[in-house]
Amino acid sequence: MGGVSAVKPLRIAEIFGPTIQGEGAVIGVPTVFVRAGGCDYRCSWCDSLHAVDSAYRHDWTPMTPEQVWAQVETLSGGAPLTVSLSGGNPAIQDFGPLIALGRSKGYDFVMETQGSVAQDWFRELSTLILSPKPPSSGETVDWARFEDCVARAEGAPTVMKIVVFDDDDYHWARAAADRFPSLPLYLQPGNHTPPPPDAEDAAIDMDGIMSRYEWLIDKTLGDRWFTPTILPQLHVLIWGNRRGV
Ligand SMILES: C[S@@+](CC[C@H](N)C(=O)[O-])C[C@H]1O[C@@H](n2cnc3c(N)ncnc32)[C@H](O)[C@@H]1O
Ligand SMILES: Nc1nc2[nH]cc(C(=O)O)c2c(=O)[nH]1
Ligand code: SF4
Ligand SMILES: [Mg+2]
Repeated sequence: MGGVSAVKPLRIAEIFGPTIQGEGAVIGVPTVFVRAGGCDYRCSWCDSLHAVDSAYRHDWTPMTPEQVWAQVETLSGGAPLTVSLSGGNPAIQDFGPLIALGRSKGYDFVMETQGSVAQDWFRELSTLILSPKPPSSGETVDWARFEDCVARAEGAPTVMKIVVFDDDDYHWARAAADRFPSLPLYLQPGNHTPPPPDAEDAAIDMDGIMSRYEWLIDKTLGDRWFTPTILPQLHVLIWGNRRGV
């Protein structure tokens, strides 16, 4: 056969926006989301199972970086902004070419990943958001791999965002913070999402989210732990569990 082998396409669950970043270090920032399909984890409370569970893989579109880029440019009207890569775990695919394409047009990129797979292109991000998973997720963090992610980001600003559902998660977050004192830390109260296909239309448990947020604030401040920034998922407060916002 011979010839030039085709670049493996990206598996994309959805591209949407512009919206605002609803979480963590870049909260409130206008952004377009590119959500990758596929994940090496399966957190018990994942709010994006449509991009994780292989039952949904038929809804994931194989796209070249150029095709993804064309949609981002259309959605943003060609005005440079921050592109948010999420998933699933975007780090199990090669987003390097897409990032290079976007950066050449003046856009910048942040990425959400759990820190289980490291890539050289992390250093091209304007912020790398690492979200190691606490006990309530049912997953176990491989800290050597996580450290590799931090190392591969090189000069790129890197932060840690930990979802907290309960006391166990809170104590786990404190230990994680002690391991990585130089990473700015964001604590995010967990949101109990029903699994798809109900996830979208289900009314959110606003009282539950708010009381967990208040509990997390009280607990953190009560311990005189003043280094984390404590934020809810702003997009959930505005739009509930709707997809594409
Ligand atoms: C859906 S994940 C995708 C990116 C990557 N797999 C990760 O977990 O970081 C995006 C962010 O949502 C957070 N998240 C997922 N489910 C959540 C839930 N039920 N409540 C609060 N945050 C959640 C994750 O911890 C992560 O920070
Ligand atoms: N507006 C908005 N902000 C977000 N921040 C992280 C999200 C994610 O699912 O990764 C997300 C999302 O889905 N929507
Ligand atoms: S790592 Fe992220 S996308 Fe994967 S299952 Fe957990 S929360 Fe969902
Ligand atoms: Mg989300």
